[in-house]
Amino acid sequence: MNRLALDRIACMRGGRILFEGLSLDLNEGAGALVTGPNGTGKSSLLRIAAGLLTPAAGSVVRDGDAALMAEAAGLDPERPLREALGWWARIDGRRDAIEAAMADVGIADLADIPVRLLSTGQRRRAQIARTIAGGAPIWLLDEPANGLDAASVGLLEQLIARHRAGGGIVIVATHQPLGLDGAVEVTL
Ligand SMILES: Nc1ncnc2c1ncn2[C@@H]1O[C@H](COP(=O)(O)OP(=O)(O)OP(=O)(O)O)[C@@H](O)[C@H]1O
Repeated sequence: MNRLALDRIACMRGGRILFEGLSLDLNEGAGALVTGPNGTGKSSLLRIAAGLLTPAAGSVVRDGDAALMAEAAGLDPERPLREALGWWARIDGRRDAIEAAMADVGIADLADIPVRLLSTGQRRRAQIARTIAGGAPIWLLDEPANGLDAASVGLLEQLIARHRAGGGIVIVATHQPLGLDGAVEVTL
């Protein structure tokens, strides 16, 4: 059973406590929406949830693989989109998932275009496709709506809802309003 639980987490950055006493218990289908001004620790919280940053206090229980989608796209700019996504899918053992993931975010027709030629929003959609194709049950999305047009934001909301309906868990850090039904709201 997938689960992500943070228990009384404190986050220290550069010798300063950004937040403390933060608890979240997300079971299958759950979502959390993290908001707050610049620099309050939203990205740091996602990194703690991913296991990439050690909290100054508290504990993290993660049952299920986590995918962190952050600013750095991690897609080879010189490769055509399909191959750039394929590189990750091979590592994840999920080569078969690429075509459907590209179709999910409406970029199937860009499969042969080098990543460096994609627009900001297309690149963001490619990142979402990478997250979908990876198959991890726990999604940690850092500003996923940045650069997306209104229609793509709606699509993102639907894809997150589908992921949760299938038993997935999501934490989204965002400055933009995003519709996540029944999500726990965390303000930093
Ligand atoms: N590696 C680091 N070493 C020291 N301080 C850091 C490090 N990474 C981030 N910080 C500091 O931690 C604070 C929180 O950063 P973080 O990126 O988590 O904030 P955020 O809430 O996601 O901000 P934004 O809304 O601008 O994306 C910032 O003051 C930042 O300068």
